[in-house]
Amino acid sequence: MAVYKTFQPQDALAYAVAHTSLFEGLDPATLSCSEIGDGNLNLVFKVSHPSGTSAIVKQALPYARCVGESWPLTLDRARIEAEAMLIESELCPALVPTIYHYDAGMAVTIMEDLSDHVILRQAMVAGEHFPRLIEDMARFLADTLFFTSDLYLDQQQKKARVAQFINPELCKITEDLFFLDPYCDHERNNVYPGFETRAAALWHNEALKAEVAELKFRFLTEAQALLHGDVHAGSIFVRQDSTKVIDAEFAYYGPMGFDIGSFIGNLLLNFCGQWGLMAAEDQRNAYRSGLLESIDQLWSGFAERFSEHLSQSTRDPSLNTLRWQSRLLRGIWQDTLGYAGCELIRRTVGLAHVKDLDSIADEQRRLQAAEQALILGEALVLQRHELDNMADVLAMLVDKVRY
Ligand SMILES: Nc1ncnc2c1ncn2[C@@H]1O[C@H](COP(=O)(O)OP(=O)(O)O)[C@@H](O)[C@H]1O
Ligand SMILES: CSC[C@H]1O[C@H](OP(=O)(O)O)[C@H](O)[C@@H]1O
Repeated sequence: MAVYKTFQPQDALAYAVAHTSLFEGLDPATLSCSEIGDGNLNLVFKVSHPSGTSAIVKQALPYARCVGESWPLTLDRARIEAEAMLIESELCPALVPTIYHYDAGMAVTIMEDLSDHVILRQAMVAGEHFPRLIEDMARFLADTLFFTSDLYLDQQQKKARVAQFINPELCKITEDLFFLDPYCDHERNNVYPGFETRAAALWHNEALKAEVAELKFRFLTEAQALLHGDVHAGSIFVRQDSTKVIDAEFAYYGPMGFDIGSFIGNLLLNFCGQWGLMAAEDQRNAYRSGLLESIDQLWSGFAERFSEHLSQSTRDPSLNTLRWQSRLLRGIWQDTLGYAGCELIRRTVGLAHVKDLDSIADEQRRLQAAEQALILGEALVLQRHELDNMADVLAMLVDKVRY
C-alpha cells in the first residue's frame, strides 16, 4: 500500500496517468489538472486533455477541508466511499460514476468525470427541472437499501458488510450535526443574525428533543441496510437524461429511512428557499407544486419498487411474511419523515447550511424561508407517527407554508 501524501495538482495528474489507461498515448505535457472541490471534506482534482478525455481524482485529507487541521478526520473515509460506490454501481450501474481505480493508502479514488452534468443543488436553486431525477432516485434508494439488507443478503455476508462499513468518525459527524447541535446552543451552529430567538426555541422544545432522541437512537442502532449516508442535493449530479449519485463517504449500516428522508429533506429545503429565490409568484407556485408532486412520486416509486423486491427477492423465509413486511414499510415511512425533518432543521441553524436558503439576497425573505424550513422540520419530526400517507404530509405542508 502506498504511503499517504496530500496531492498537489501535478501529483494528481501523475497519479491518474500512472493508475489508469485513460491517458495512454497522450503526451503528459498536454494534460492539465486543477482542484475543483467545493465540498466540506475532500480534495477533488480534474485531470483533462484538450481532446476531451478527463478523469476526477478525489483524495481525502487527514482533516475536514471546511474547518482545517483543527478537525482531524480519518483517511479511511476514502476506502469506505470507494467500496460503497462499487456496491452501489453493481446494483445501479447507470446511477453511479464509473470507478477506475482506488487506493486506500493514498486515500484516492479515480472516477468518471461528470462535468457534463450539474450538481442538483445548483440546478434546483436556479429552478430547473430534471425529468429523470425522481424515478432514478426512487430506484437508487429501493435497490441499494433492499439488496444490502438482511432481506436479501445471506446473514454471514450481511454481518461482514456491517463490519466492512464501520464508519465511526463520519457517523459521529452526523450524530452531532443532525441530532445534537441544532437542539442546544452549540458553538458549531450557524444562526442567521435576527434568527437567534427562533433557533433558541428549538433548545427548549422538550417534545421535539424527545423525538429527535428517538431518531438518533435509531441512527445509532438500526443496522438495516448499507446507507449512502449523505443523500443531499450536493451529492447528486443531474442531466436531462441522467442522474448520478456521488460522495458515499458517510456510508454505514443504518436505518433505511435516513437516506430517503435526507433526499426528501433537500427537496423541501428547496421548496422553502424558493420563497426568496424565485421572484415571479405564478412561476414560483408552479415550481413548488412540481416539487410536492416529486416528493409524492419519490415515495410512491420507492415503495412500489421496494415492495416488488420484498415479494420477489426476499430470501429468508422467516422474513417473507406480508404482515410483517407491511409493518417494515410503515417503519421506513415514519423514519423517512423524521429524518427529512432533521435535515430541514440542521441545514437551517446548524453548521452546514445550503445555498437554497443562504443565497436568498433579501434578508427578510431569507429569514421567512428559514422559518418555513423549521416549521416543516418540526412538524415532520413531531407528527411522523400520525401522518399516515403522502396526502396527509402534503396537506400539512400546504397548511403550514407561506405561499
Ligand atoms: N465525478 C465527478 N465529476 C465531476 N465533478 C465532480 C465529481 N465528483 C466531485 N466533483 C466536484 O467536486 C465537488 C465536491 O465533490 P464531493 O464528492 O461532494 O466532495 P466532498 O466529499 O468534499 O463533499 C462537487 O460538488 C463537484 O463540483
Ligand atoms: C463538516 S461536514 C458537514 C456536512 O458536510 C457533508 O457534506 P459534503 O461533504 O457532501 O458537503 C455532510 O453533509 C456533513 O454533515
